[in-house]
Amino acid sequence: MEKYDAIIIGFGKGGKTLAPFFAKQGLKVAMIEESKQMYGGTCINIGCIPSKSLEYYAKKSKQQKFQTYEEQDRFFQESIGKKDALTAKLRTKNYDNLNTQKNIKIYNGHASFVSKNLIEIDSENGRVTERIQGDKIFINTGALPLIPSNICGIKESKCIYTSKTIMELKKLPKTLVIIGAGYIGLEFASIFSDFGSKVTLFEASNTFLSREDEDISKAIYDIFIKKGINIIMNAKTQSIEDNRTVCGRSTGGAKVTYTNSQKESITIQADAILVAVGRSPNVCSLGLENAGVKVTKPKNYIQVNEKLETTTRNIWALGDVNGGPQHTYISLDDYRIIRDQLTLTDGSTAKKQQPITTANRRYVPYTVYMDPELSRVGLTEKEAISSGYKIKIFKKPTMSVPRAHQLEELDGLLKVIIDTQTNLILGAALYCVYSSEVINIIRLAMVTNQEYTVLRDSIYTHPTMAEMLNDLLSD
Ligand SMILES: Cc1cc2nc3c(=O)[nH]c(=O)nc-3n(C[C@H](O)[C@H](O)[C@H](O)COP(=O)(O)OP(=O)(O)OC[C@H]3O[C@@H](n4cnc5c(N)ncnc54)[C@H](O)[C@@H]3O)c2cc1C
Ligand SMILES: NC(=O)c1ccc[n+]([C@@H]2O[C@H](COP(=O)([O-])OP(=O)(O)OC[C@H]3O[C@@H](n4cnc5c(N)ncnc54)[C@H](O)[C@@H]3O)[C@@H](O)[C@H]2O)c1
Repeated sequence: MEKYDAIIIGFGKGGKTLAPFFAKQGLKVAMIEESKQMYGGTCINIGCIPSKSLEYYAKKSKQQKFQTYEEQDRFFQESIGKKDALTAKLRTKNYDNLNTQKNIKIYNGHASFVSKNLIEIDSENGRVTERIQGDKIFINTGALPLIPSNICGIKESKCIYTSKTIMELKKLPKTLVIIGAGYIGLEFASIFSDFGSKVTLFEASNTFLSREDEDISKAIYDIFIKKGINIIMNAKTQSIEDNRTVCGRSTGGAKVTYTNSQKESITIQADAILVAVGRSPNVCSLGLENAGVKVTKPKNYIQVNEKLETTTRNIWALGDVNGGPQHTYISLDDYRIIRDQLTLTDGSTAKKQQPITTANRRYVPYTVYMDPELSRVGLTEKEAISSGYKIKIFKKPTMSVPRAHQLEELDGLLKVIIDTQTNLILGAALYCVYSSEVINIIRLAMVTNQEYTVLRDSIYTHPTMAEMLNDLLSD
């Protein structure tokens, strides 16, 4: 039986970064990935990169102002093809990155624990099994889409899609219902609306984007309405029934029945239905109980401490599976947490800084990639007030920025919240083109405790969206 210093289960962002780090230290590493289509993990194959690629082409499609569905559909199909070419290229690159390193062996198969240091790998549908042993084991198995069990017909319907399968569509749906107005729901509503689908967005709660301030969520709501997206709040999906076959031919699509705020039961038609109600940890058939690795209840995330150690010594969990924020850059930061503690323990590198842990991780930013993008960091205005801060708000419309005029991207709202006692930035919400870039400048000022005046008085190249900080932060 092969023995390894480190076994990594799952080719996610954290794991694929950890593998070469160990290999460079001369350790023998096994990387186990169950799907050949997933080398590189969710982000590059079925998550961030393909969805952002489609967002890019959807925007181009909108700019083309196609007159017919046939033109829109042709452009959509070409976009899916280009997205597939991009993910294939990145998958190969990711595989080669690890496969070319002499200390790393990649196994293709489903991994499960036999005991705390023994892993079984099932490949070719369980026809071949192999066991390997590891001193240290890292679980990086990601998350899977949640499919609600309380919607009648959801399992049987052929019109149900997840974020993965909707990006494999061969035809642009004329009508699309999206269940869930979270990250995925909002991004895909924007994408498919820009490609030309008629989108209806169902949100079960009574507040649109409740984690944002009302002025920001209202600005987003208004722009979605302007795009022609139908938003139904308090929508409780009751049933999904595929349309019947007529004279031996399927009419396609399905009837979606939901209740609204007034408890009325309404039925609409949809060519496709995207379920986007969250993602749950992928602990399927991992045999965690054989290794004494505990999960949290009721959501089944792998239980970890601030160093990402599980309840079993020498087993760690990183990425979506451990219940932290579900972003690629958090999986990468999880890698840093493990790197820091194992570098320190092994004494191979002298470290001067305090090791990174989840306890000292601050100001996790995020971007929702719709058109325009919403990027956020730190506290909202309502959170700052309820935390007892005395605050000053700087707020301006996106159209106050010269670059926005040049780009013809005038929609949106910019907002920064300042602590008046310290002049430090408490938070920011940028709803504008390229906000995904500018938010990182604001975060850097926050983590390095810069007063907001540093950003206000900084020299920015022109014309850029970043130079908004000169004017936005001026009284
Ligand atoms: C549509 C969509 C868009 C997104 N957009 C963004 C975005 O713009 N920005 C952002 O930061 N985040 C985004 N995310 C979230 C981001 O993709 C995830 O947070 C991130 O990819 C999680 O990475 P991970 O390291 O946890 O593992 P993953 O990348 O999920 O990798 C886990 C791997 O483990 C494998 N695996 C699972 N079980 C086993 C087993 N038992 N044996 C062997 N292999 C196994 C899986 O096949 C998979 O390849 C998006 C997600 C989705 C779905
Ligand atoms: N840009 C990014 O960083 C990015 C993009 C996509 C996904 N992600 C990650 O993927 C994860 C999953 O995204 P998601 O959008 O699926 O989940 P989410 O948790 O962000 O949003 C789910 C939404 O669905 C609603 N909902 C739940 N049940 C419902 C029901 N039965 N009917 C109608 N609405 C219902 C919830 O109220 C919520 O608004 C996120 O946590 C995010 O971290 C990140």
